[in-house]
Amino acid sequence: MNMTLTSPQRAENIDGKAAARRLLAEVAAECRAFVDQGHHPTLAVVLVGDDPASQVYVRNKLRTAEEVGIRSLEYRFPANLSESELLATLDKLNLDPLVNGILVQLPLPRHINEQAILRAIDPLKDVDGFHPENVGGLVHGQAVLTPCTPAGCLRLLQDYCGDLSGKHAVVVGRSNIVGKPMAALLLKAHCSVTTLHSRSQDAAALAAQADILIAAVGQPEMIDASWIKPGAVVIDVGINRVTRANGSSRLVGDVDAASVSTVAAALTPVPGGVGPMTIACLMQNTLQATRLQTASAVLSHCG
Ligand SMILES: Nc1nc2c(c(=O)[nH]1)N[C@@H](CN(C=O)c1ccc(C(=O)N[C@@H](CCC(=O)O)C(=O)O)cc1)CN2
Repeated sequence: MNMTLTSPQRAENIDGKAAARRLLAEVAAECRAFVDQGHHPTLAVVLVGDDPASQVYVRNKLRTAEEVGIRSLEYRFPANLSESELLATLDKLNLDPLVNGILVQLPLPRHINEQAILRAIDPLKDVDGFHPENVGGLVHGQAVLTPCTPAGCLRLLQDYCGDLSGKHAVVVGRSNIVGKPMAALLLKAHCSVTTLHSRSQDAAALAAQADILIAAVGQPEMIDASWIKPGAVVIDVGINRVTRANGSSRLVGDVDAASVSTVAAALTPVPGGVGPMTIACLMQNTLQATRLQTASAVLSHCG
């Protein structure tokens, strides 16, 4: 019997780092134009507490802002900061005409009401797109500031697939910062969208009907080949730090990459996929906020 062993199909790697570099080059060029006109785009980053992962992400944001020419202001507070003190800081940043974008790194300490904080940021400076006004605008298909991770995922999909019209997309996960806005963005891109609760009984069977799968469930390596239609495109939003038997730790996504890459057409790596695009889209949002504010300043000056 002639057994020709062929290696299983390997999914193409969707390079988030390269895509982020392309977007950041566009942002840096537009930022230089703003500076030449006398407007230096400025991003205020607020970190409360000492969560190690949050410190990494804030460091990445500040470093990238400097790289593209965005001025960054860093506000670090101890974990015992009161909600009222944080609100007072946001009031000052909202009123500061030199500050174009404001973000509060999540999660916040448990004693602080996250929704109250997110609602306190001026929607025009809300570069995370988490304010209810921006969420509502997104659902209504308006051009508003959009959460960075879903925006980055959409850009990766459009780079790889082109027009998404008519594609069936499944989003596994329903968080306010990824799952829900991701579904809204895919609807706006004319996809048919199914949002799944990861623990529903038929989740894997439903997911395996999709052309596109977005894994944003927060469970390390949960999504395996049984969730994937052969030839589907998979975007792994997960960022989970797991510890090996020898005590060392590594980052994995929500997708079992070894399993899924034997059936998927393409897959984003973790790290090096969605994460860098999150940062790049934050920079793009900061320029969009600057654009909106300088335009409204000109209009109000003209009366
Ligand atoms: N205010 C916000 N808080 C949080 C957000 C957000 O969009 N706004 N999203 C996540 C964390 N996040 C951004 O803050 C984020 C996560 C991961 C990365 C990233 O660059 N990941 C790298 C690996 C980084 C590492 O070495 O750990 C990668 O995937 O290649 C950027 C931003 C929750 N909080």
